[in-house]
Amino acid sequence: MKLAHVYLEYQKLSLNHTFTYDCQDLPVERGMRVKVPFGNRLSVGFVDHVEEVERYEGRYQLKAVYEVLDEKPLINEELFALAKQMSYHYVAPMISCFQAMLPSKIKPRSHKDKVVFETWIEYVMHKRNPTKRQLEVLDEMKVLQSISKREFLMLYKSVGTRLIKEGCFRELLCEKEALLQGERLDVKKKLSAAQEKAFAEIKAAKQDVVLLHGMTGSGKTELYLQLAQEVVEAGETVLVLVPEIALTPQMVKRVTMRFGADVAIYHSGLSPQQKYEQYQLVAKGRVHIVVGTRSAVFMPFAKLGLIVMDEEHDNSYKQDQSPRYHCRDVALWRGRYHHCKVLLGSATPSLESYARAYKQVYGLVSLKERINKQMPKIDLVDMKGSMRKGAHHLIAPALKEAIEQCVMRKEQVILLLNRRGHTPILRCGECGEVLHCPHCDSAMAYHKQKQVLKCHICDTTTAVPTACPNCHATQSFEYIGYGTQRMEEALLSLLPGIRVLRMDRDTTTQKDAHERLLEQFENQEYDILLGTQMIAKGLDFENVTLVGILNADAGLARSDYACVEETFDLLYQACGRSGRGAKAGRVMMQVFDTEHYAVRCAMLQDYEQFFYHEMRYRHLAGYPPYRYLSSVVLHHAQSDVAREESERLLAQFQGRKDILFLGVSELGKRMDRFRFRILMKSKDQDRMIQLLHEMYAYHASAKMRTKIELDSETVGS
Ligand SMILES: Nc1ncnc2c1ncn2[C@@H]1O[C@H](COP(=O)(O)OP(=O)(O)OP(=O)(O)O)[C@@H](O)[C@H]1O
Ligand SMILES: [Zn+2]
Repeated sequence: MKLAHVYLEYQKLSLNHTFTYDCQDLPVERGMRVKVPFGNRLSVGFVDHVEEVERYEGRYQLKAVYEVLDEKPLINEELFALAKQMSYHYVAPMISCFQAMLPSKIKPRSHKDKVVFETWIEYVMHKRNPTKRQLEVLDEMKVLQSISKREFLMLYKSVGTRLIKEGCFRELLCEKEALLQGERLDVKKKLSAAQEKAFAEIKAAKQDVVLLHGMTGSGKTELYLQLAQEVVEAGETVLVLVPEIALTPQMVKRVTMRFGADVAIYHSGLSPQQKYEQYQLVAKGRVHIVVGTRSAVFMPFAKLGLIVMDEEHDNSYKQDQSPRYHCRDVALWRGRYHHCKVLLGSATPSLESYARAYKQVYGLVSLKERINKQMPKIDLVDMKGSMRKGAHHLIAPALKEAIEQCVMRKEQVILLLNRRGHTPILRCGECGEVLHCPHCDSAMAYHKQKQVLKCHICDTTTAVPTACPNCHATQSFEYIGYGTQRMEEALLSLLPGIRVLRMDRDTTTQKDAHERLLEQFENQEYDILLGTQMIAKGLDFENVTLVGILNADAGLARSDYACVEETFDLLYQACGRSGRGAKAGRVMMQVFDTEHYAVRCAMLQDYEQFFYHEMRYRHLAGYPPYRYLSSVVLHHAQSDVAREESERLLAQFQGRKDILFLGVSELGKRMDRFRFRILMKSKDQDRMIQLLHEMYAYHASAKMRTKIELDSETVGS
């Protein structure tokens, strides 16, 4: 008889094993989805393997597969092996790894999402006595054989309709496919001498992983494109990863201008159907280049010839739910599997990657100069001083004047304020009460346009109360701090007539919003682009000659170890947006702590100095990349339960050899759950991961009431 061993759709580590079903006479293969009875309902499962046996000898009564959902396997052997590795390394169930790999339409999970079908036209025969145009169409279709009706009618219009009527073509129902569009409008640029050298070094590097450490505006993207071209010409595929959706429009534009319709695009801004269609382009081998964000790293490539990871230092590459994978690690894994080069690019490499390059584990190639050979002039504006003098405490006079002059010259400004919303805090002037989210330990931010308070953790939205909930005073709220919305208002009143474009999570919720906004700015419909971190990196506008960074050192106030590196990266990258074209650029950073080394190194645009300084600190404090850091978070609706169980878990494992436990710390309430965390450090990653598996098993066997979240590579705490 034939048995299918199936992972079920539930994301629980305790169900991280296969269940066996009878699949006699069904066309089931490894890597397909099936519907199977489980308990008293039907669940979706993912077939791990199929086995022929004489008879079934399991403990339970054997049930039969109810339905096979796919005609072909969705996951190949490479991705199976990757899922297994991820499941172990990130302490996550296999099923959640498969789910992370597949677009939502075909995730092994019960949902109503259906793949959309569309009509296709297939060539049947020529007709007698065709007109000249009809003959052309028939000849073309005879070569092409089949094409979607949409595209067919777009190409052949009424002649096509007529020929369908006359029986020359037949209509069939097929899965809807993405139309491949895009003309090659751009040709290779002539590489500068520095780019030429870097190009040769990357190709000659003996290591398969190469870190391209290139100044902002040094022409890294042109190198990616030219390296990609060689790979594509050899018939292999290239994956280009970008950290976040705000950066995809520019990269997609540059790649499609060069490679035309040979490109698939994959990011979270696409609808599920579009994602599925782009995924199928890769699965069917119709394109040679994929540009995408984090999850594009799981595309079903037949033969990868190159992986490029742009802005490799960016935190958006880390997924913050189970499986908590880092896109870079998956990219490196896939690079090894395909024996292809992985090129990590950044102006501010992560300490971890730079340290590996330093030790020659990775190749290191540098581009030390901008293409336009000029750096912007960078100044610090000491806000302590300007506050004492009673100046406007949002925008220092020097920055205001620089903006005015820049706009007068018809040049453009980027202003970075890494905080969205209108006012971060509303506080009662009578009793000092701060308005908090009812579900989280976080202040509610005021969003003026919609006249609501919003929690930036759980997105809970409420009306602004008329009276203080604590002392019942009316009209007593003080608005404290500035978000991008309030800054926009302030700019408009401070600089009348100025055209401000705001870009943050609130203005980019609509589909294609990033693309539209960036295009408007590029067409110079606005003078100032004001936004959060999403505008600080990667963007290339040649008319921007002034960058202002407001509250530049705010990020340093966080308590976790990674905030210094993050702040340095943000400031350094933001400086890099100014003066990228022919005109000279300027940067003004408004800071309170002018002496902090993250601020100073960013001002001097000195990555190496920052690297040595920060690495010394990490070494002394025993943080990554010198030690691995893992965490276990337990949460429960009752604070006592979460605390007590965390302490119990800690007591059970504390004292393990080679592992340093940093105790239990309270993380506060999030979405009505009280969270407590155990942090652990070790030099030995295998031992640490083994321990996490044991902690998980103990949590389950001790029947703890809390939910458990494990992160084998914790960043930033
Ligand atoms: N060889 C070249 N000849 C002429 N112009 C070039 C060449 N290479 C790159 N450029 C131009 O120089 C500008 C900066 O290049 P690019 O955007 O690739 O820099 P980058 O290194 O990716 O910067 P960042 O790290 O800031 O994203 C772009 O406008 C690009 O078109
Ligand atoms: Zn909340």
